[in-house]
Order: sequence, then C-alpha cells, then structure tokens
Amino acid sequence: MQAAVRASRRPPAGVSHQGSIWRCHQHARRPTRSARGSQSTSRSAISCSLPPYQPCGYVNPDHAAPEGMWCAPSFQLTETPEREVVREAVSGVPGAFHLRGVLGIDEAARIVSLAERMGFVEAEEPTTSEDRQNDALSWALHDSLCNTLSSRVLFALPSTVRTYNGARGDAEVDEMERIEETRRMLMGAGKDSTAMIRRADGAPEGMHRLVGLNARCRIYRYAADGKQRFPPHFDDVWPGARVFEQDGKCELGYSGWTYAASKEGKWAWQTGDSVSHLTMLLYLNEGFSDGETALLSSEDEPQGEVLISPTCGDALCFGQTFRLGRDAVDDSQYAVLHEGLPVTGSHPKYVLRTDVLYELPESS
Ligand SMILES: O=C(O)CCC(=O)C(=O)O
Ligand SMILES: [Fe+2]
Repeated sequence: MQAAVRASRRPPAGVSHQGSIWRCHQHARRPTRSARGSQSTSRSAISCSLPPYQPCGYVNPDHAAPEGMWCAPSFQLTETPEREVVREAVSGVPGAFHLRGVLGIDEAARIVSLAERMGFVEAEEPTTSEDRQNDALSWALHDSLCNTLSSRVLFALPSTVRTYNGARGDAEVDEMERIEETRRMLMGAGKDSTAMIRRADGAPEGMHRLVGLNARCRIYRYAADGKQRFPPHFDDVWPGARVFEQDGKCELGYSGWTYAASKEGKWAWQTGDSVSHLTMLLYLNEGFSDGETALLSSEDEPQGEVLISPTCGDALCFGQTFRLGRDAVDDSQYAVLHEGLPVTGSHPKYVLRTDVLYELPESS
C-alpha cells in the first residue's frame, strides 16, 4: 500500500506550502529561539494573574467525574489570533508532523501556572512496567478557548481521513485512492491535499471530515527525577467532547458514546458524532534535560527510534489506533508507538495532550 499522507490541501489565503512545510504569512512572527531560551517555567518563577477554575463534571450521569478534571471558563489565549504556525513533517515517521509555534511562550507559561493551581493527581506506584508514571490532570477547554486553539492549527491538519477495512485487497485500495484523488482535483484541492487515507480494520469505513481539537485535554507533569515516564503505548481514538456551561456549572459532554458503547460488535453512531484520528501533544515548557517523546514505530514501516525534543509552544501530531475497547480493531495504519522519556535537570516537563477530531461518515 502506498503511504497515504498526501502532500497538502490548497492553503487558505495568506498561507503557502513548500515541500513538507506549511507557513502562514499573515500572522505575527513567533519569538526567537533566544527569547525562548530565557523562559523560566519553574513553579515558583511564574507569577501572573489567572482566571478562576472549577471542577468539571460530565453531562452524562453514567460517567462519574474523575478526580482532577477542571474547567477555567474565562481562560483565554492572549495572542489571539496572531500566531505564525508552521507545519513540518517528522522525517521517518509516516503521518507524523510538527506544528511549530502554536502557543506563545507566555501563553504556555500561563497554562502551566493554571495547571499547577488546579492541581495534579500524583503518579501512583506502578504495578506493571506499562503503567503511566507521571502526574496528571484533565482540563476541559470551554468552547471559545477550544475554538481559538483549533483555529491556529486547522489549516495544517488533514482535512479528511478516509478509512477502509484491511480485508480489502490492494487493487481495491488503489482504486479508492485514485477516486479520492480525482474527487479532490474536481474540488480544486489538487494533489497537494493533506487528506489522509488509512486502513483501520473493523472500523467504520468512509470519509471523516476535520472538526477541530477535542475539548478534553490532559496535562502531564514529569518530575525531573529521571524516573517518571510514560512507557511505550499507542494512543487510542477518542470520542469528541465539548464543554456545556449552565448556571455557572461546567460539564463535559461526549459525542459518539453510542458508537463507543455498543457491546454487540456493531459500530453505531449518530450524524454529527466525532471521533479522533490523531494525537496532538503541545509542549508547554523547556529548561529541563532529556524528556523527549520517543516515536518508536509505525505499523508497516518500523523506523528506528525518532526522538522529539520538546520545544515550548510547538505541537507534535501522529496517528492513533482505531481501537476504543474493541478487540476486532487492533493497530491501525499510521498509529505510532511512542513513549514519554524520563526528565532530568532542574525543571519538570509539562505537556498538554489533546486529539484531532473528525466527524464520522453518515451512519448507515
Ligand atoms: O510526554 C510525552 O512526550 C508523551 C505523552 C503521551 O504519550 C500522551 O500524552 O499520550
Ligand atoms: Fe501517548
């Protein structure tokens, strides 16, 4: 099968595409590397006024709110929307890419500061070598914050993801790719589309359309003790979620729970439900040593280990497994086995994890 990440869709006005790099000219320049280097993100070094935050529950009463899920309904990004975001492929890892400059240094520092105030749930003593060993919290982004963050990156994300079942033969898949390419040409997107085609055995087949980022984020803190780490794992697809605010209360509501919850082996979802295909890791600080994200392999094309050193404000995106608790769906094409390596030095590492959401195809 051909690697299916197409070059890129036609860029919006003010955006150009050079090789694997997307660039948005309209937006202000990002801080220089020396400005980034001078950033201090230790807990004590950050002092800025922050809006209030509160526990966030679930709209669906069947889902008990976990410990450490928060919402800060008036938190805003301060540089809105003047950011220059640049997309760059991760060499050797199909489907993975960097988004450079998603957050400003001060914005990232304010998120770290907010997270420290909301409070992390400390890592539990691991019982197996696969258990996550870092401090974590969940942060549900209210609509306007989620939309602002999404608007900075949407132009550089795959606009569609077409899924197909691995039971199909190569000839049929080639034909699907050909049809898809023709469709894009007819729509004026040409060959340089960021559309993606991926095999996901057992998953619903069809065209998934880009929606934006998932409001449900996690923030992880790795102590600089050389021990805390996120052992090798795949990220699974996740249903889309958004925050509902009423009478001063914030609750997270999922789309796609019908799709997620059917136990009969039948995929079921409603029109408008969304599901993720990609992880987005947003690095919130620098100033520590080690702590890279190690990209270990991708199905079909096992590359060596690719180490990504966190750069504050940059995002890293890569494929997830279309699994969601179903045995039938094992690893999916472009899913990347990865690991958060231990941190040393004098500062912890902070990283925000969210997902890139797609609307599911028309349900049959
Ligand atoms: O901290 C990292 O670099 C990796 C985090 C991660 O794998 C995740 O959030 O799923
Ligand atoms: Fe992960």
